[in-house]
Amino acid sequence: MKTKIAVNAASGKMGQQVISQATSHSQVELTAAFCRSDHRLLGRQVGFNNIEYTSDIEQGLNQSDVVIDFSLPEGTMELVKQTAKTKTPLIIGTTGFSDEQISELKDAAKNFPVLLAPNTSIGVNSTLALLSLAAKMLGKQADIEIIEAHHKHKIDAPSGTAIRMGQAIAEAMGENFNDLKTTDSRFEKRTRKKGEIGMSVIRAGEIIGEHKVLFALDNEIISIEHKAQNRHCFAEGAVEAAVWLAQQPAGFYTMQDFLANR
Ligand SMILES: NC(=O)C1=CN([C@@H]2O[C@H](COP(=O)(O)OP(=O)(O)OC[C@H]3O[C@@H](n4cnc5c(N)ncnc54)[C@H](OP(=O)(O)O)[C@@H]3O)[C@@H](O)[C@H]2O)C=CC1
Ligand SMILES: O=C(O)C1=N[C@H](C(=O)O)C[C@H](O)C1
Repeated sequence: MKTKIAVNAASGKMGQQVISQATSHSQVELTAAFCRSDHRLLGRQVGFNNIEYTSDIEQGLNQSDVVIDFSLPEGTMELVKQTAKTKTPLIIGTTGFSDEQISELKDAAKNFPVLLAPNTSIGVNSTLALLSLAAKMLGKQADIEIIEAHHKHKIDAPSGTAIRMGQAIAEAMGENFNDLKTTDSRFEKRTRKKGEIGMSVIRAGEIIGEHKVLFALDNEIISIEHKAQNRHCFAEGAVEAAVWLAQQPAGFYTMQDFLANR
């Protein structure tokens, strides 16, 4: 049977990409596409599909097995109020949440399945495993710098992926990322602190999403890099994860749970 998928923030760059992926997937049916109540798309047909953009989230969720959200933190937190009522499994690709918002999402996940993924591409999630290995082997001697580049429209910084990479590195070293990260030190007059994980951010043009991690030793540098060539990789991973999440019990999941158990 096909998995019925609803798309939140359907007007966005990722919303549109997920719609395109869902409608071309043989095991998926697009059942709802949500946009804000004042949006120019409201009531318009979604591509050549037999549905219209709607702001009636509750009705759309009732017709769907799972919902995919790439919006802004406020949009996600609004959506969660609705999924808490309908118990609809929720894939969250949105980034930029505060610690309090993440706690709220974890609380909500006690009653229905929630998968939070700052990056839904299979490539980035494989890169996390490479970073853990490098961190275990080199983390204590190397200077570690995470460099990310994105388009000029992006609001949050550092990216959700860069933070996730830092967490994976710190965890592999038996450390807490919050104790090691430095995001603004390059504007201070000081030398590098031993053990810090530096975060560098570029916002320019239409860069889709690039992440590079340097493990710099005194005489050599190891560099692990991922470059998204287009947004298809994010949409593809999100839709595959949604098909999986629709079958899971209530709980808080990551892409690692999906990839390890699919
Ligand atoms: N996990 C991953 O792999 C990826 C994550 N992302 C993340 O996904 C998010 C969206 O990215 P992108 O599609 O590029 O951004 P866009 O700016 O293109 O789209 C944002 C969408 O969110 C909607 N929105 C914003 N605020 C609200 C709100 N309060 N209530 C309801 N809807 C809202 C917008 O609606 P409107 O048109 O009405 O303004 C729009 O549809 C970002 O957080 C980004 O970091 C992006 C790519 C990959
Ligand atoms: O805003 C984006 O575009 C992206 N955001 C995600 C993030 O913050 O990590 C993932 C991807 O790199 C694109």
